[in-house]
Amino acid sequence: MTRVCIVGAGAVGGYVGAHMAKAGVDVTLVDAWPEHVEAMRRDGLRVEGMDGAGAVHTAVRALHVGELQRCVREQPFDVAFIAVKSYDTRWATELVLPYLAPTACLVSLQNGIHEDVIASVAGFGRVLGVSVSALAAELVAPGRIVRNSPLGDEKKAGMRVGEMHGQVTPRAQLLAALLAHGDSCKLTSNLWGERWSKLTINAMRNGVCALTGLTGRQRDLDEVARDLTVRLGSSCIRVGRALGLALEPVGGLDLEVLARAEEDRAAYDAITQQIMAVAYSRSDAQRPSMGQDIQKGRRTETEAINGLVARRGEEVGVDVRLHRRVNGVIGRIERGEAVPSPSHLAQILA
Ligand SMILES: NC(=O)C1=CN([C@@H]2O[C@H](COP(=O)(O)OP(=O)(O)OC[C@H]3O[C@@H](n4cnc5c(N)ncnc54)[C@H](OP(=O)(O)O)[C@@H]3O)[C@@H](O)[C@H]2O)C=CC1
Ligand SMILES: CC(C)(CO)C(=O)C(=O)O
Repeated sequence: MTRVCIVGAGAVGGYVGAHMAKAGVDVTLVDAWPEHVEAMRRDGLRVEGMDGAGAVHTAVRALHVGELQRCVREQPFDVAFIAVKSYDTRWATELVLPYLAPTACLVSLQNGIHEDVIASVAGFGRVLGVSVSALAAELVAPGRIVRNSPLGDEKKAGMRVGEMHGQVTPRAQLLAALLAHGDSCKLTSNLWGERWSKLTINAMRNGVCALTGLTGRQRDLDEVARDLTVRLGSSCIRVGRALGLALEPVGGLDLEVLARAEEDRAAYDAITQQIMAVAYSRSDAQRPSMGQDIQKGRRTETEAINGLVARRGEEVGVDVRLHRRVNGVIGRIERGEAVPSPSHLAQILA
């Protein structure tokens, strides 16, 4: 049987791991938060779903990061999913590497783009990536995850897994089958297009909620916050295209229209309508992961999201000043020099 290790049992790693465990997969969850590990061992891992979607409560095997060394006495893992925050990618990869079989692969379930870091530690040939496209979740308490988004479906796959070289391989098919225990999962031959499309969604939404303190629903219903999301999304797509990427449909938005929205009033109105069409059906409990981080006083992934778009945009000559400003304000909030507030919006948009 395939042995799976998930490093990072937060909202995403825990969600995927709970569904695999429930389905009988041999999965080990590794996390750094002691109370969470204790709760998972004692009470199992509970996922509550939006209208029941994706709910599960199951016993899981949970190890603290300091306990992974025990696995030296076991069969090595065949698959390691990396589901820690962006800034923890390198050490998480180094942590799990000694416990992997020679043929094992490593798979990022993260936002941003981290395959290069994982490959620099583990080797290019071992790395695949997953765009977690339809899951919005939060680790609300030790051992308890809430899913705040509907499941994906055949048309809008909840997860998209692919090789870095784009070919369809047996191991990519195996990963798709494992992930399908938690949500619909498709195999993609365009991992980099998927990655940039998901980055667009995150670059539009995560930073705006983090710096304003708004939930996802409040952000979309607020005219100024929504205006900033549209402008961030539009420039992010232009960067992706300038990098030569073919973007994939994600987040229920027409990316063609979004790309034109900063310069074309009709496109701006059309994308606003698309955002508003789903705004009222959003759970008001949903905050993008960076909004959750700010609420919890934790570090955000801003450098891996708006920071990444700004760095790549500067290389290809696209105007990314809004991404730079969002990244700058979040940096000030993280350092305690500012507090989250919608009042930052006017200064960013000026
Ligand atoms: N949440 C979502 O809806 C989605 C997230 N992603 C991406 O998945 C990756 C993992 O993020 P995500 O699963 O959201 O991360 P979480 O914040 O849920 O968990 C990450 C880690 O943070 C620590 N942690 C979280 N909450 C607390 C707390 N209250 N007290 C102490 N420690 C805590 C834990 O370990 P530690 O102490 O080691 O940090 C945990 O393993 C990121 O790249 C993210 O962008 C992708 C799609 C959707
Ligand atoms: C749910 C979603 C898409 C919100 O932007 C996300 O990826 C996150 O919270 O990090």
